[in-house]
Parts: sequence; C-alpha cells; structure tokens
Amino acid sequence: ETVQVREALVQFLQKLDPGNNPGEENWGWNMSSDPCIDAWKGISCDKSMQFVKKIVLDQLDFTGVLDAVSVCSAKNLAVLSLNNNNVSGILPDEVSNCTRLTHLYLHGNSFSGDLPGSLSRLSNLKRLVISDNGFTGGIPDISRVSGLLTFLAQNNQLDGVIPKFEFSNLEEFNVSNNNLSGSIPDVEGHFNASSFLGNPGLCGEPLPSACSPPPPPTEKKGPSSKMYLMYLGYALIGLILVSLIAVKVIWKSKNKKKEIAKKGSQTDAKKDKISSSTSSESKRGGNISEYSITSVESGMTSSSLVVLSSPVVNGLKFEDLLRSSAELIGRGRHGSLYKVTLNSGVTLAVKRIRDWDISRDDFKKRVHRIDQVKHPHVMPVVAYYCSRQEQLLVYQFQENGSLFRLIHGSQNGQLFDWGSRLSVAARIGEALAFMHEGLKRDGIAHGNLKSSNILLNNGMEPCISEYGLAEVNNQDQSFLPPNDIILDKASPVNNAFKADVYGFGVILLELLTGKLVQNNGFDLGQWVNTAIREEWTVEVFDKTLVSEGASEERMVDLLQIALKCINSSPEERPSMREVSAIINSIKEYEEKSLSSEA
Ligand SMILES: Nc1ncnc2c1ncn2[C@@H]1O[C@H](COP(=O)(O)OP(=O)(O)OP(=O)(O)O)[C@@H](O)[C@H]1O
Repeated sequence: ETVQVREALVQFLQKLDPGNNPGEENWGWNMSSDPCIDAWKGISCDKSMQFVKKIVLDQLDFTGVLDAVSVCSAKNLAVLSLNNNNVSGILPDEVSNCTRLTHLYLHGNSFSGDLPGSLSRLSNLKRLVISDNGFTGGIPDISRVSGLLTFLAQNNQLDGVIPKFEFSNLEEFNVSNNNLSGSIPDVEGHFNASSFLGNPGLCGEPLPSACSPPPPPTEKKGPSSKMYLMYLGYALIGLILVSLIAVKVIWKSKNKKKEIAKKGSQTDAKKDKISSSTSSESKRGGNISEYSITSVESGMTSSSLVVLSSPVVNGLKFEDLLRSSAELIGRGRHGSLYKVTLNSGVTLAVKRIRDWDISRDDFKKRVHRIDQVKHPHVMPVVAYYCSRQEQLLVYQFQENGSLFRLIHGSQNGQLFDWGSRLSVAARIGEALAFMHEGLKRDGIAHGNLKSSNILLNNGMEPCISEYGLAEVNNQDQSFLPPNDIILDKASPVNNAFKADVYGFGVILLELLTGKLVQNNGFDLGQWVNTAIREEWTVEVFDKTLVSEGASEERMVDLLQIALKCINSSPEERPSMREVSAIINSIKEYEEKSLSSEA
C-alpha cells in the first residue's frame, strides 16, 4: 500500500483505540512497515500482496470512534469487521467512500446517531450487521443495494417505517427490539415474526397483530351556523389573496414586455431563454412573452403541453414553462437543452428538438409508445409539447450530471472504480436490451446513444436519457457511428438498433479506457483496435483501474464485448440482449471472486 494509505490506516487505528499506542501493542500497525508484506494484525490483502482487502478487529476492547475517511482510503477494502468492541459515536457518512465494501460488521458496540443515507451507495454490499448498538432514526432505503444478503439491525433504537427490501434475495433479516412502526412490507414468506418482535408500533404479517383498517369516513353532519361563518371567512381571505396575486402577475408581465421592447433582440448567451425559432416574431415584441415558444398555432397553449404520468409536475401547464426562468445548458446535434426552474422550485430539462420533419401525430404516437415501455434505468419523459414547427420534451433535471462528466470531467475527488463501472455497464446494457425488445416492432431505437445521454439520478444510478429522439432515417447519416460505411439499405430500422449497439460499445470503451471518443482527430475505436493488433492490450486500460487492482481478466472480457459492438459491419454486432447477458456474467464472476477473496 502507498504511504498515504499506511498513514491513514495508522490514524484509523489510533482513533479506534485512543488509549493504546499500537506500536506498543506490537501489532505491526506503524508507518515504517507495510500492512500486507509485514502482516499487520487483523489485515488481509489481495493475492499480489499489494492492497488491503480485509480488516477484522473483533473483540479488542476498542473504545474510540470509527474514522471512515481514513479507513476508506484503502480503496480495495471489501471487509470491515469491528464486532464486539466498545466503539462509540456515529457511523460517518463517508463510509460510502469504501465503494468496494462487501461486508460491514459492527455488531455489539456503542454506536449512536442516525444510520447514514449514504449506505445506499455501497452498491457492492452483501452483509450489513449493526445489531446491538444504539443507532437511532430511520432505516435508510437500501433496497437499491441489489446484492444485499444480510441485514441484521436488532437491538437498536431505530424508528420510522421499514423500507421495502428485496426480501426474496435476503438470507438474513432482523430488526427486532427497536422502535419501528407502521405496517410491515410484504416479506414474501421469507421471514417470520422473530425478525420483527419487540417493536410496539409494528403491525401486520408475519406479526400476530393485524394493522387496524383506516378509520371509516365520518358521517356527514350539516355544518353549524358557526362553521358557515368560518368558511365564509376563509373564502373571503382566499378571494383577496387571488386578486392580489393576479394584480402582481399582470403588473410583472407589463413590466417585462416593456423591458423586452427596450432591449430589442439583445440576448445573453449564458442565461438564454426558450425563445422562438422564428426570430422575426420575437422581434415584433408587443404581445409575445419573453419566454414564448411561438408556433403557427399560437393560442393553443396549455392544451398543447401533454403531461405524462409524473408526480413531480402534476398539473404542469405550458404557461408555467413560459413563466419560469430558463438557462441554456447545451446545443447538440439534435437541438438545445434548457434548465427550467419552476416557481415551485422543481427543475426540469427541456429539450427543444431541431429540424425534425415529423408529423404531430407521429411524434405523439412515438412519445407515448416510449412512455409505455418503462424501465427504471431509462429517464421517463415528464411532458411534451408538439406543434407543427416545434417539438419540446420535458425531463426531470438531474443535478448529478452525466456519465460523460463522471468519466472525463473533474470528479471532485469522486472515485469511479472498476466495480461501479461494471455496474453502470450492466445496468445500461440491461435497460437498452429491454427497450429494444419493447420497441422493436415500432422501429424505435435510441438513435443517439452516448455517455452524455446517460444521466445519474439522485441515487447516482445511471439512466438512459432522450430515448428515441433521433428518428431512423437512411438519409440522415448522423445516427450512424463515425466511419461506419456499411449500410444495410434493405433494413434501415435494424440499422438503427445496431447503431445503438455501436454507441453502447463506445461507452464501454470510455469506461475501460477513460479516454474521450473523438478528440482532435483521435478515434477511440480505431485506437483500441490498433492497440489490440499490436498486442499491447493492457496499455488501453484506464490507469486508475490498473492501479486500483481491477481484474485484468474481466477488463479484457469487457473489452472483447466492446469490440464486438463496434464491429464495422452492423450485421456482425451482437444484439443488446446478448451483450447484456455477457456483461451480467462478467459481473457475477467479479462478485463471486470478491466474496471468495473476502
Ligand atoms: N435531464 C437532464 N438533466 C441534467 N442534465 C442533462 C439532462 N439532459 C441532458 N443533460 C445534459 O445537458 C447537456 C446538453 O444536453 P444535449 O442533449 O443538448 O447535448 P447532447 O446530448 O450533446 O446533444 P444531442 O443529444 O442533441 O446530440 C449534456 O451535457 C447532457 O448531459
């Protein structure tokens, strides 16, 4: 391990055991030795004896605190076990820095405070044992940790409701003797009452106490005269408020129109507004709002914005979009993207599509079809607008940015390790295969798959965005990958699906190499192919993956499937279902080998 990691580990132990000097205990934990080569007590390393993989310090009477920042600087740490000590304080948020953690055992200590929500980001976690402590607060939603096998949290002071777990996947589950309340989620027959006993507020199966049905609606009695007066009062106050707001809105919009007339067509490159493509109309100013998305059918405003199922913007009107401030985020090949902040504070991403010769009916049908084939890793369209001149698609704005930014941008010290990259590849591969199957008959492929169209949602889960926005069109070469000259004229639709496979292959190459797809004449696909021919395969991998000790064998496996995806002949490329199956098996293999090492 590096000097920094050694230093951090020594600090971790000092915080855990403030009373004792580890040097005196002769456990080997000191800066002048190496944790792997000199076999520090409680530490196990990988086969190459380079990286710390396990720290097991059970039953050693530690009375300090857990310094997660320090211990997680051992980036390959898979197992941390501190069972049966007397460690106190909180379980810090930074425990999620241990991204490769598979086993976290903290049973029988004096931990207190809330469990950090960041636990849900430990996507490799298999066993989490926090029983017999003083943890308080709610159980974070770790249902997203799909491989979790054990959750033991009995004998704490946890409260709130039990979130949904994947009970069918769990081998062990126990939350008995806490202060949990509400009805128990469906455990699908996998656990009995003993996992839930000792929570006075809990009810429902498998506990014997059934949850009481919701109270019946109270009988309607005619309101008394006093009540009538009260309602009248409320109605009057409401009326006054509405009038005040209306006056304010009219006054504001008058001011705004004046301002536009004054400013003429001055624009601000950064704080661009969603304005008309027919600039002559905007210049006429007068009765057109600054934010207007004008169309030939002007006048058909709120009725034209179709809100698809979305709790975030229920009842969103076209006018709401017009009134909100809009910031131009980017102009791509297929249009511009605006970040729109509604008055309610909700932020949306509005894609204004450019030059798409599609009829209104076809556009609507297409968006509704895509909306029907739902997948958790595909960003749903929240609403759309379609006139003869213009198409807008509204998505939720994702503050965590795109996969492109995660791979190539400044990561703010954020580690994007091998396990996470493999997970992203597996999730996106699966989602794309699912969409292809669901939309094959409609001929709707993604059409523009690239890492900037993979967004990271609030839980840092990757989601494919802008599915189906580029129409299959043999004349439009833009949907085809660069240098891809072999076109199946008879089957342009099939080509579009194969173009997605190509796009996915390139994303795999970005994940593996950390390099940009095209940069000053550099073509990633070509470069990788040349590298393989010259037999310097290892050179292609991202240096950070190599130094983290990622399995070369599995990186090569993933590289091979990437190369199949970018085959210059579309027919030779595998289907997304085949690609997804192979990536899943690589991932499984990776997980098994991690568990066996642990
Ligand atoms: N819903 C969203 N939330 C947050 N950022 C987004 C969202 N959709 C797109 N972006 C980001 O905004 C930027 C501009 O998006 P845009 O789709 O215009 O670019 P592009 O994908 O390069 O273009 P095109 O799809 O037209 O080829 C990209 O960096 C993209 O990652």
